[in-house]
Amino acid sequence: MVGYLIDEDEDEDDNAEALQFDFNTIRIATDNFSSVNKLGEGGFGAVYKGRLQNGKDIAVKRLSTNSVQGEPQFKNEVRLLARLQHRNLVRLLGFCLDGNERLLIYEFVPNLSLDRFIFDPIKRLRLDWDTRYKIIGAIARGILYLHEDSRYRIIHRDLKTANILLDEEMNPKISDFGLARLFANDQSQADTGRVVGTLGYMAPEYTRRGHFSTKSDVYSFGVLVLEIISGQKIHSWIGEDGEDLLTHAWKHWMEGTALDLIDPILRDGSNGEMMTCIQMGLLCVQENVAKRPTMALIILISNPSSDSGNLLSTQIFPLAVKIQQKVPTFEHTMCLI
Ligand SMILES: Nc1ncnc2c1ncn2[C@@H]1O[C@H](COP(=O)(O)OP(=O)(O)OP(=O)(O)O)[C@@H](O)[C@H]1O
Repeated sequence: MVGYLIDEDEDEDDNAEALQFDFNTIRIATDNFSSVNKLGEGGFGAVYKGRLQNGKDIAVKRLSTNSVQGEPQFKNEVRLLARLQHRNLVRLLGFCLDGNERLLIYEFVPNLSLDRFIFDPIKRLRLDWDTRYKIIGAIARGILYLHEDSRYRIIHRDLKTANILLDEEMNPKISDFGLARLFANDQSQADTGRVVGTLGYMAPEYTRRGHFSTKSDVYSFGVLVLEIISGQKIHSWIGEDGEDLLTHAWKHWMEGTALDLIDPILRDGSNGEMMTCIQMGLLCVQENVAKRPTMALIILISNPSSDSGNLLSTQIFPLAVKIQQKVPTFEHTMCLI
């Protein structure tokens, strides 16, 4: 069973009313949801940039209303999500309910999403190895917080480079966490017929059977890591035989040429860190759910100052070789239920 645990001892400062924004305030802040302020549109609705009267920049997600939960549940969920605070999560500031309108108000994160950097021929140059390595560690910490360290257990279900926003200092912030729960059909259960996610990032057990868990987020994290270090999209067909990124990565690993996977512009980075990331990514995308590491283990592996990290990275090498499993390919993940 997956879900939030409501802490009965919460103080009342963060009650739903305190988080509620007036529709008119948001309308003015976004210049009546003008197309100039539109940042983009995702599966849950359009996102607008806005500025509050006190000068604070915000991002407003205007949810597609036909399937959003009723008012009490919606308020409850927003209240829970707003309590989640971590430097690697996009902060939810509040919400607005007005007739059919359901708006979510977030802190504005100025530097676009990670996909717009790593897959752009010019912008990718701003992300050297040290920056990418730090980004990977910070994303891992954000996910660990969602899975284990906050008061609620949250499974993101749609981790991907487009959902990682970057602040002025290129610190990553995970967006869209908990969103699936705001929609009426979601059952807060580990098995659901409604699959929310993005093909390529979703674990095989999720695409095939609708089964999600913290380990399905771990799978998506593994895909993210492999994309960040290779600069290749999960959907692209690469290598001599035109294989997908996961098959390509496994092939290089088995042939002992894992470092060839690394984006050529990153070659001056630390080989040790690169190997750690490759091993970590491959361990996460294993088809066998039980064999995937937890996010807590990932943090240990990726922490260069941790003795356990060094120990693990030496142990992980034979483990990953031993796996010798069938690599999940796109054909395996195409059967959406
Ligand atoms: N808090 C924010 N600050 C700045 N930009 C944001 C913020 N939230 C979203 N955006 C931008 O708005 C656009 C749309 O975001 P949204 O999360 O709705 O869509 P998506 O991630 O492309 O798709 P999906 O719904 O599948 O996750 C993205 O380009 C994103 O960069």
